[in-house]
Amino acid sequence: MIASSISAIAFDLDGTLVDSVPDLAAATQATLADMGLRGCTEDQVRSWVGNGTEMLMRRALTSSLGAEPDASVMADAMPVFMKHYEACLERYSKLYPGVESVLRTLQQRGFRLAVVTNKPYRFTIPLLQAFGIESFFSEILGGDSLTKMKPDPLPLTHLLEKWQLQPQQMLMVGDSRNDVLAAKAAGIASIGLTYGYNYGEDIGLCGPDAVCDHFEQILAHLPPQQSE
Ligand SMILES: O=C(O)COP(=O)(O)O
Ligand SMILES: [Mg+2]
Repeated sequence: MIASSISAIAFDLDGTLVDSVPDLAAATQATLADMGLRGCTEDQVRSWVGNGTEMLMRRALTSSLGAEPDASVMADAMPVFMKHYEACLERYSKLYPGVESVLRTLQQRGFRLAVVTNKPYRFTIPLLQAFGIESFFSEILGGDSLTKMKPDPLPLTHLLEKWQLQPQQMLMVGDSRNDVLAAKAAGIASIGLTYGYNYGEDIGLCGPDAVCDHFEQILAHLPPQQSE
């Protein structure tokens, strides 16, 4: 068990709850095509996800152009990407196995649950709603909800303050080094999931407190009942 004192859990979204790369890739490919630029593969997009939508587009444009895009290219690309992604948000994306039942179990056990994602907030709510899991979360923070996103600890310290919790009472569950680094900087424990997107790297290397291959396995690291 990670800590018997855990009473709240912050979940990452992309690569943790939802396999969203198929739609992120479709929207990225459609954006590059609209701009008359060289396309990209889904595998490339998987390795570019993790630091929000703008960074995804910046990485895609850099790959396509062979150089960093300038500000005007970025300004042209972003609204095109937003339009495409909005249109296909959950078309090919899937909830990972066990997500709904584990969230239900954790809610029944009295844990307070949050989503802390780097995805823009305007996409986060409809995506959670599309998969019927929005109501499990009492707080939902997007990458643009606060002034800084993961790996900055701000979204997690914001939750600690809002919920009046000590760091040892919260856990972060995510697939990326950004989740683990944000958790470490906030002084909270973290579980790294191996099935998501971590720039093609082993999540264990950035030192989460535990590593799980399946979402269901997180239950084994938690107390049977939250202790508050
Ligand atoms: O949008 C991203 O780049 C990553 O989103 P996540 O923080 O939910 O993994
Ligand atoms: Mg993620």
